[in-house]
Amino acid sequence: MNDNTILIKNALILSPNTNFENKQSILIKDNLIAEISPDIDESNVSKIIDATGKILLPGLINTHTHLSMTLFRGLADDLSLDSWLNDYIWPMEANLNGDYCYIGALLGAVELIKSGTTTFSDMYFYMEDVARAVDESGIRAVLSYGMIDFGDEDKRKNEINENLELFKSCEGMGNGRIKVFLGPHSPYTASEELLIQVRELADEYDMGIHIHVSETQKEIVDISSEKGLRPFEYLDKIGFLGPDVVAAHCVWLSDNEIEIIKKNNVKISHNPCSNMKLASGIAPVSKLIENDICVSIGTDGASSNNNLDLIEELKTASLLQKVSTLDPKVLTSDETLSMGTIKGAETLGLESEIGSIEVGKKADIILIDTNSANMIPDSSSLSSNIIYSANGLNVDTTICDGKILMENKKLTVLDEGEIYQKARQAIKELKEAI
Ligand SMILES: CSC[C@H]1O[C@@H](n2cnc3c(O)ncnc32)[C@H](O)[C@@H]1O
Ligand SMILES: [Zn+2]
Repeated sequence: MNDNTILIKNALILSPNTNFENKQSILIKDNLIAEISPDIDESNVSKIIDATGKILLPGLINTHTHLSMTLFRGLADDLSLDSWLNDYIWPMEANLNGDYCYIGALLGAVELIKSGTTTFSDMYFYMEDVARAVDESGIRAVLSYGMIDFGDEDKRKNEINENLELFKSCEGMGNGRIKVFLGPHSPYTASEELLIQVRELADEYDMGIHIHVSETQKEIVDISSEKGLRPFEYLDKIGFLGPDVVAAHCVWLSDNEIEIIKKNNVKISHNPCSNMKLASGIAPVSKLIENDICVSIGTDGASSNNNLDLIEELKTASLLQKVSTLDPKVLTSDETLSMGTIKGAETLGLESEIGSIEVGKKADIILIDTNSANMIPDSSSLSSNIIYSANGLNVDTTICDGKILMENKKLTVLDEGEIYQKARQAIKELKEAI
């Protein structure tokens, strides 16, 4: 008997760029996919999962969120980004502490695991506490401390220091499941000096950069009047852009900015539900993809979405492009699936490790149950079934880094009852503090 081996048998595999014929077995050894074949000897494995009636996919990848914001779900709805942030969210965030962010992150981790996301990229405060929640939950994460200086030099030093401390204490934690990026919040909250320093640090420490860019028309007007340039023109001029930059939102882009994004190989995290809910606009995703730009998917935080269901987000992305271009052929189910898997991995610089079902890749795997009314009849296209018919509630099993985090819809590592109770208490206290 081999310890730490899992055999998943009778699986219909849906993975970007590979067509698997018929049912396959997958052997997981420790944290890696060791073998994929129609028939694998099951006599020496420590655990067998029969995936009959289930679709097997790579774990989904959410490239832009603020996990602890689950605590603010439903507390500030039906607002523009400007009012949402200035009048509600930032005043509430002033009362946060590490314990609140930890429990908010655990609540978010429960939601991610239950809906099939195994990797997320986060930008927030008290990130050591978020890292603790990630470590305990078994999920994979790219964490960045959200830096805002509004031009204040002392604040800038403090923010940079916080992000570097996070890097030193958390990079590689949890058997390498945690990576740390730099997180300047946006071109309208981070000064030019901060952005230039971030670029220097990214080069020095080989760290990625996570930033919000071109989310609203107000941002375009404000940056244009302050800098005389549109956001991506300004970021290009100061030398900030590069293939290690993940820009969330990117709703309002001129043709010249699309050229700049392409030239610098910037990665885009598209957040359709948040953009629709805050009435920010519709990102030109199909045009970006036509230009061979890497576009992945993010939910943004649970306060502007209001959930973290990536399958729902992918469907929304596809339908929104169809209706905005009046072309039903854009963002097919296959293309959309790749945004939630291999493009997500590419966005985070993890494409050699995750994002597809391949021997040698990390065993980040989910199973979706087809024995559910919304999944019948079995479609001839598995990607159609997943993108257009399924939702997070159809996820049956979630494995990350070779460890089972949910099986038969039951969490195996986290205690969801305890987390719900602690999260409700934290929300009560935060509401009382307003
Ligand atoms: C400095 S930590 C991150 C910071 O970002 C805020 N935030 C959440 N969603 C958005 C969004 O869509 N655009 C801009 N800022 C956002 C979050 O509340 C934190 O303050
Ligand atoms: Zn955001």
